[in-house]
Amino acid sequence: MKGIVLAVPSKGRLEELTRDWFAARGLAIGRPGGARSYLGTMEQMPGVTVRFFPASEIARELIRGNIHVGVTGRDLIHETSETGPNAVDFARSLDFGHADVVVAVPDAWIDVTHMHDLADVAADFRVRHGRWLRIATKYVTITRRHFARAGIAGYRIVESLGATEAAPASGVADIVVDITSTGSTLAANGLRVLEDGVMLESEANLVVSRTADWDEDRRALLEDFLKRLQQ
Ligand SMILES: Nc1ncnc2c1ncn2[C@@H]1O[C@H](COP(=O)(O)OP(=O)(O)OP(=O)(O)O)[C@@H](O)[C@H]1O
Ligand SMILES: O=P(O)(O)OC[C@H]1O[C@H](OP(=O)(O)OP(=O)(O)O)[C@H](O)[C@@H]1O
Repeated sequence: MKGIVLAVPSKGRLEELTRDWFAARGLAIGRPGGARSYLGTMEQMPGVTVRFFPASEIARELIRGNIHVGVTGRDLIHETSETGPNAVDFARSLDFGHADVVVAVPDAWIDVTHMHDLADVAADFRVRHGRWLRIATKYVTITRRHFARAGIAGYRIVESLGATEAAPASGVADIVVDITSTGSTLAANGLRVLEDGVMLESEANLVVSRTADWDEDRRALLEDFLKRLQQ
C-alpha cells in the first residue's frame, strides 16, 4: 500500500508541542536518529512516513504537494503564497502556537489609531518626509494583501528576518507588521497595534495538501489517521 508523508516541525516553538500533541492522542512520534535526523517514526501508523522540516518549509511543501499532511502555522500558509490557502485544507486547529499578525505603529503616533489614519499618513508621507512610508516585516505577502484592501499603496517594505520590532527605533523603518502573542515585545519597543490592525489570527494547524498525489489507498489512510486524532 502507498503511504503518506507527514511533516512535523524540526525545530522552534512548534516542535515539542507538536510531538506532545500526537503523543497525547496515542500516536507517538519517534526520532530514532536524534535531533539531527530528519526522518521520524510513528509506530502506530505504519503507512505514515514522518519527516522533520522547519515550519515555513512545511507550508511551502504542502502547497507544492510534496508532502501529504503537515503541522504548521496558519500564518505561514497565507504568507508562503497568495494562493496558499487554496492549495490546502486546514483539517484541524491544534490549540497551540496562537499568535496574531498585526500592524503596529510607534506609541508617539497618537493620532493614528486605525488603518484609515495610516492611509492618510501614507498619502502625505512622501511630501512631508521626501520618502515612502517604510514597513518592516517578514510577512510580505500578507502585508501587501492587507494594505491593498485598505487602499494603501504609498509604502515600501523593508524585509526583516528577525528583531522586526526594533526597526522603528533604529530608524530602519517607520512601522512594523509582525506576529504577536503576549504583546510584550511590541510594548517593550514602544509600539502599539492599530485598533483594526489584526491582519490574521494564527495557530498551529494540521494541514492537508490538496495538490499532493492522492489515490484511494492514501485517502483511506488519511481518513483513518484523522479519525485517530479526533479527541
Ligand atoms: N510569540 C509567539 N507565540 C506563539 N506562536 C508564535 C510566536 N511567534 C511565532 N509563532 C508561530 O510559530 C510559527 C513559527 O515558529 P518558529 O518561529 O519556531 O518557526 P521556524 O520556521 O522554525 O522559524 P525560523 O526559521 O524563522 O526561526 C508561526 O506559525 C508563528 O505564527
Ligand atoms: O508578543 P510576544 O509574546 O512578545 O511575541 C512576539 C515575538 O515572538 C516572535 O519572535 P521570536 O521569539 O520568534 O524571535 P524572532 O525575532 O527571531 O522571530 C515574534 O517575531 C515577536 O518578536
